[in-house]
Amino acid sequence: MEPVTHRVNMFRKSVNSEPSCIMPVYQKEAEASTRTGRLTDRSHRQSYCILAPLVSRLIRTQNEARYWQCTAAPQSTSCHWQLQEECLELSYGGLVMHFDYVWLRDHCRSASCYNSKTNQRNLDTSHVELNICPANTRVDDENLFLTWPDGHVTKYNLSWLAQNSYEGLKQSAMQPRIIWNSDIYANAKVSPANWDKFMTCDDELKKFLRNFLLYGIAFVEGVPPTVEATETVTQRVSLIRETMYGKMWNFTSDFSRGDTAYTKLALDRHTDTSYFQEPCGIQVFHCLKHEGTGGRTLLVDGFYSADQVLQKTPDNFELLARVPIKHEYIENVSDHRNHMIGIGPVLNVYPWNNEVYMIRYNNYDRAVINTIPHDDVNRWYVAHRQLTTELRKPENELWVKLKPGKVLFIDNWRVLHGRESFTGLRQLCGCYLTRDDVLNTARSLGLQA
Ligand SMILES: C[N+](C)(C)CCCC[C@H](N)C(=O)O
Ligand SMILES: O=C(O)CCC(=O)C(=O)O
Ligand SMILES: [Fe+2]
Repeated sequence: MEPVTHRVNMFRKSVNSEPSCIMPVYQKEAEASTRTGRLTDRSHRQSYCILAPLVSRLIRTQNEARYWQCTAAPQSTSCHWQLQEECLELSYGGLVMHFDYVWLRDHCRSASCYNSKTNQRNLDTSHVELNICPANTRVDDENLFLTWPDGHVTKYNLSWLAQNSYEGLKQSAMQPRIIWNSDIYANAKVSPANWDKFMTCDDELKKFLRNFLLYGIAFVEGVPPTVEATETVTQRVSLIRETMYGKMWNFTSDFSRGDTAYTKLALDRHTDTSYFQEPCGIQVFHCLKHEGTGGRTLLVDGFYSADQVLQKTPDNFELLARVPIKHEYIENVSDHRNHMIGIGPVLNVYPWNNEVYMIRYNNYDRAVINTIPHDDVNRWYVAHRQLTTELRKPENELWVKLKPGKVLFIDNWRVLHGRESFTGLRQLCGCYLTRDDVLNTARSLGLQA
């Protein structure tokens, strides 16, 4: 039960710790074993119930998102904890979790440490002794009680601890998702939301957002083909993110702006506003008119391709996730003078589980590379080439023809878009949305986002 690394770590803190924390290892081990808690048969069952939310979350995550195949099913239903020199160790369902004592003191939810009306911390963390150890511990069926050296008592619900552990987070997805190629998306037969229902019924909005979160794209159909109705439909979801392109935009191939988007040329797959420090979270497209040929929209799940790179060549994935590059937008036409620079890696990942949360991919807007030391440059191009190869595989492409009435929401941190060249008059309107507010709406409807 006691991992060797922890025995080793026991000495680390001793250097600066208070006398009460320093003890020879034999005494330590004796102490540790007396402080080990095991639930009785009766409470075994209870602890399973207490901790059930964590377990079901892990299982659901595993079933819902192909990305998280590695999630382990719980092997045991017993709950077991141990107070070690450095931390509290809690085992449950095959998961061993560790809670540092400073962390435990910092996360005290007593009335004096935490304002549960505002969900804000009252405790001034800078006053917590960094070598703090509990002076006393007690456990009942559901809770752990720690008494700190100054006499303050903290009560932790064991299930709360289990749900807030690093190890639990590491095993679950921050954002459960289904990564797709064109077959997977087609077979999922995701139905579009309908304008009337979408505007009035929260369940319809929730269904729409669930699909959007899972696939990174979602459609609303039956929307009146006007800029105003497009604005109305987006405001049902979130706030609009105003940029130098305006709030709502409605553009044709008139080259009114210094960018290829304002031509009839084909555009290869890309994410927009890669040249912002925070690229726009969501892009909305509504084609109000097209009298001509071509002009289909291309959609590619960037997370699927990134996952292919991770599976096939982890070193390439690591380079794309670690090395920052620049994107730049320099516009110099009549009234429009803009210079934007965004710096960041192609793949933005959470370091604890390598989950990709944002892809920045725009070969048109990629700036001069001077952020990579010369001996990494070639390897970076190799990695970038592999990602490009994955993104360009025909089986990963979803082609749709946007028509008046059909509004497309694209997760611009995940799904790349492009377009076929076209002829004739084509009018596309839309906007960007602030990501935080989209996720806020989703959470307010009970979705994990
Ligand atoms: C959507 N709207 C036409 C307003 C802007 C287009 C921006 C195009 C730019 N190259 C980018 O990829 O960010
Ligand atoms: O014209 C289109 O379909 C999309 C152009 C584009 O990439 C954009 O506006 O961001
Ligand atoms: Fe674009």
